[in-house]
Amino acid sequence: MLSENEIKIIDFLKKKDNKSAYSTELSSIIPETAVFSLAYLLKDKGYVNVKEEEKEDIILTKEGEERLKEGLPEDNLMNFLKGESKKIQEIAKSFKDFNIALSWAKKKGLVKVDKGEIIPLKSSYISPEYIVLKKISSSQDLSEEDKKYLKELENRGLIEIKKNKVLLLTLLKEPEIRPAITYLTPELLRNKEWTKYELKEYNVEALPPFIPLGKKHYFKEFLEHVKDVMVSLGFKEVKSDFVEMEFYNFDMLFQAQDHPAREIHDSFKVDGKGELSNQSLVKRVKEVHEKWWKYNWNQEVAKSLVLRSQTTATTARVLSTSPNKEIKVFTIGKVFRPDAIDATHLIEFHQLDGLVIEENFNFRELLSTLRAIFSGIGIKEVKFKPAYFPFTEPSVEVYGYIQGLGWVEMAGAGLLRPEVTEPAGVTMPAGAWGLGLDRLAMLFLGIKDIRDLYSDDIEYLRNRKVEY
Ligand SMILES: N[C@@H](Cc1ccccc1)C(=O)O
Repeated sequence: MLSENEIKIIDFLKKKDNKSAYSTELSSIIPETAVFSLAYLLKDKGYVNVKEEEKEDIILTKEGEERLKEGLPEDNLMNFLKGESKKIQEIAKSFKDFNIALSWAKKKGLVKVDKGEIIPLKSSYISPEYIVLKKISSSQDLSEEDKKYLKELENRGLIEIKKNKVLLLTLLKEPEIRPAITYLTPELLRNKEWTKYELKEYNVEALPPFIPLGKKHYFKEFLEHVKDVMVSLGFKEVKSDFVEMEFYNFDMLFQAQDHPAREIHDSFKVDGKGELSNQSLVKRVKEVHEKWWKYNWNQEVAKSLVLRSQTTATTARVLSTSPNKEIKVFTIGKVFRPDAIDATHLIEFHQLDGLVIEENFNFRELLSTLRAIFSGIGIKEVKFKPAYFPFTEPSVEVYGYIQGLGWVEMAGAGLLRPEVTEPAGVTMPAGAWGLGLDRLAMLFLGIKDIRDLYSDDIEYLRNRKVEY
């Protein structure tokens, strides 16, 4: 395996014409202090050849810089004389570095001194040393001729020559590019194929992609939870349709056709008529209505269709089959009532209706059954208040205690009146109840607006926790 810096070096060498570079060049791509050790590492791994070389580094001293700017003293002297002889006394004082200039000029044979006079042997002059100095300062290559002057420039204190060890790296081979994999399989290990791959590191901090999983609507989840409670208490689920004949929604439940009792809640009318096939049942219902409510019962009204306003209609459907045996049934479903829609009212909502027909069933047992149901749903404290429903006697309203809210009305219940059971041919005592589920769900799930229970906002539903 090659480190990131090793790969950088190889890539650098790859781009070079002769596939080689000096260690000094590498300090632009990797830390200077690491260059040597990395070069030898790559050598050991067989990727590069390393040749040690001595490299001279020439730099101008401070004096060298000054002379470069001002010119060498002997050159300046020659330019000053411009080929004409001058008395030493005349210029000794005013000419800068006169002694140095004169001694170099003499040494180089540029002037002669005779009787206190300097006689120039050339009319103008630029030292080759000066040219070399200039080349060094602009890092131009020096010719062999130029190099002859280096010793002298060094002695004159104009340059410094440093000897450095440098490495010449030459690429010998390129690392093979292995395909990368992120996980090992038993097969790769067994047949040693894994050596052919580069194992990629895991980024354990990377977030996984968001994959929205399908899930049930949380209200549906709640309804199924309630259903589970009922089943666990030994109840069988029954169902009937949303479009119902008034006969089952009202008449069988002893709600008179011309009586305000019929309108304990409004209902949505549906066009058309249903069929009443069990005429003996119809006859007995008619009799009981006419006997006690004292009016002419009309079969046509009973055949009218409505969207069921209560799931007690399903209970009526069960009763209509004359189940003269012990049964425990329940239904959970939608009911419909005209209303002004707001945060706490909808025109469709859910009810749970239950029916128990049992030898020796009584009011006390009804209450304990209700306690068991509420307890199963999660409401441990319940209390009962006397109430009125056209189809039960005695009747109660059930209140449940919710932390932070207090007592909340949740259900209606009672023992079915003989006016309901007898026409159906049921002789055993029967208990029934109806429970609103929307409000309960709101309380449990902390929902302020009933409309949220029916939300189809994907974002909202995705983020909603479902506790059931
Ligand atoms: N159906 C009644 C509730 C109820 C059902 C069964 C018995 C008694 C009451 C309602 O909707 O309010």
